[in-house]
Amino acid sequence: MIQNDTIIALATPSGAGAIAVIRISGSLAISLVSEHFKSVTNKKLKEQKSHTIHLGHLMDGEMVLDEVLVSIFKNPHSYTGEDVIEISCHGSPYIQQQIIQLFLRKGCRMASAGEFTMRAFLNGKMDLSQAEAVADLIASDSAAAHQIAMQQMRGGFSTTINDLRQELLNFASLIELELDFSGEDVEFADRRQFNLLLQKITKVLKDLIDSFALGNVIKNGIPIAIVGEPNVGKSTLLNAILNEERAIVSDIPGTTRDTVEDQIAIGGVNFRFIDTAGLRDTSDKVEQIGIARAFEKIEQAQLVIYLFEAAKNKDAEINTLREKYKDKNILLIANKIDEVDEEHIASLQNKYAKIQFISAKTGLGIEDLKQTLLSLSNAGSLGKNDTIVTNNRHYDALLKALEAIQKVKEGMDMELSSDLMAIDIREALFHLGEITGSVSTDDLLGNIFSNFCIGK
Ligand SMILES: Nc1nc2c(c(=O)[nH]1)N(C=O)[C@@H](CNc1ccc(C(=O)N[C@@H](CCC(=O)O)C(=O)O)cc1)CN2
Ligand SMILES: Nc1nc2c(ncn2[C@@H]2O[C@H](COP(=O)(O)OP(=O)(O)OP(=O)(O)O)[C@@H](O)[C@H]2O)c(=O)[nH]1
Ligand SMILES: [Mg+2]
Repeated sequence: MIQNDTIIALATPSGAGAIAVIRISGSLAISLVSEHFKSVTNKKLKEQKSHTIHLGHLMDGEMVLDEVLVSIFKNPHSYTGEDVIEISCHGSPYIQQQIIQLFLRKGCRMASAGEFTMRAFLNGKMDLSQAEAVADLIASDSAAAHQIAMQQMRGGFSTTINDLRQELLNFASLIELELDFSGEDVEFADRRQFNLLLQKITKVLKDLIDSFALGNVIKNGIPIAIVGEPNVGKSTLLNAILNEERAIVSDIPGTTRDTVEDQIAIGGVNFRFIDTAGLRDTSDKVEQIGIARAFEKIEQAQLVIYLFEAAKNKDAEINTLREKYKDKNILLIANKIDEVDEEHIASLQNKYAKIQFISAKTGLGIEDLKQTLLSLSNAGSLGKNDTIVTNNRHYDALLKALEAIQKVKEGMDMELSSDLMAIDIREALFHLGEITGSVSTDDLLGNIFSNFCIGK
């Protein structure tokens, strides 16, 4: 599919910089820039080979706009698959604007958000999930998020989905062939083999769907709620982890009213720590609201830190909390160990298998705690080639594909006629195709690419 207009945009961030890159893509790109480029070698840009770079002056009539480097990419060998020119100019906003305006006057159009990448997709340079990974890659702010996006951009996810889709397609054709012979008792598709394929697809889809929970927390930061009674040192702990005076600390019980959240990367994984109001019975209205929020945060958290003072016996409270949140991963942490002796610590250790000991105030045990959190999150153990789903749209399509596959399976078990099974198979094929973009609509594409930045 060839877009007939030529688009231009600043590829580097707006504002002043050492160098700015302006990108032009489309059929006019090379001839337009060639007309305004005076190379130091005097050779016409049009006559240069693809993937070469040239020094010269960019001219608007007799006026020199800037001394620039121009890179040339000839279709189909470019990022977008079209003719592409990149101009590296001096990074003043004035020069950037002068150059862009020159080419807008000469027939280019401003690119919309994500339009270069959309063209790359439309020209078959990448599939939809790879294009989406480009946006994720730009947004990634931790090693883990970066790794997932990179893996998706290289096509790991697409390959898995396409392979499944191809195998399913082969069977769909055989089943549909049976339709042509309806009335005659023929079976082209080997039911036993088909059953195995369905099992395999179900497993792959389920694994991908399960990976979404992990993918999501990696993208948004693993939420960890810090809860406990007033004055046990929750806010001190938050500050110690962040290494910053983020929350107010005081010896007055009930200091923290609202929740306080912040993110930090540990071992390349983003965590979001949530300090909460101390849990107690209170008649103070505002404090009650804060405590209700603390309980909400427990619900949302992937991991809950229950903090208490090492010197105090909290067996009853710990039991109550564990009873109330049976499905939650609750990590017990005894604080203020600077106030107790070794013997006391040993007795707590005996009582609670996985307890951690810290002094939030002195920083003792904080590094160990971070390592424990990293290993509990199991995001640190992310394999290089693991495919992790992070995108809501993919998750939704995977769920629908799985649902359709399960219907096919039920149909098989009930020895349903081929025509009914064919409908469910088509449905599964459709949803798998949605992920890679082998089936897509203009609305969908518009929606996806409009979330990109301009110039990408
Ligand atoms: N200056 C610049 N840097 C950039 C990009 C860019 O567009 N321009 N990229 C944009 O995201 C990324 C690199 N991605 C790219 C992917 C493909 C091609 C390309 O020209 N592909 C051709 C030819 C490959 C060859 O033979 O060397 C092709 O696929 O046919 C260029 C950049 C990151 N850095
Ligand atoms: N000795 C000692 N004191 C600590 C330690 N950690 C915190 N404190 C003190 O305990 C008091 C309460 O600390 P905060 O961090 O405000 O406690 P909190 O749990 O956030 O309290 P609320 O916000 O009221 O629920 C402060 O005076 C801290 O200095 C510690 O490890 N050892
Ligand atoms: Mg507090």
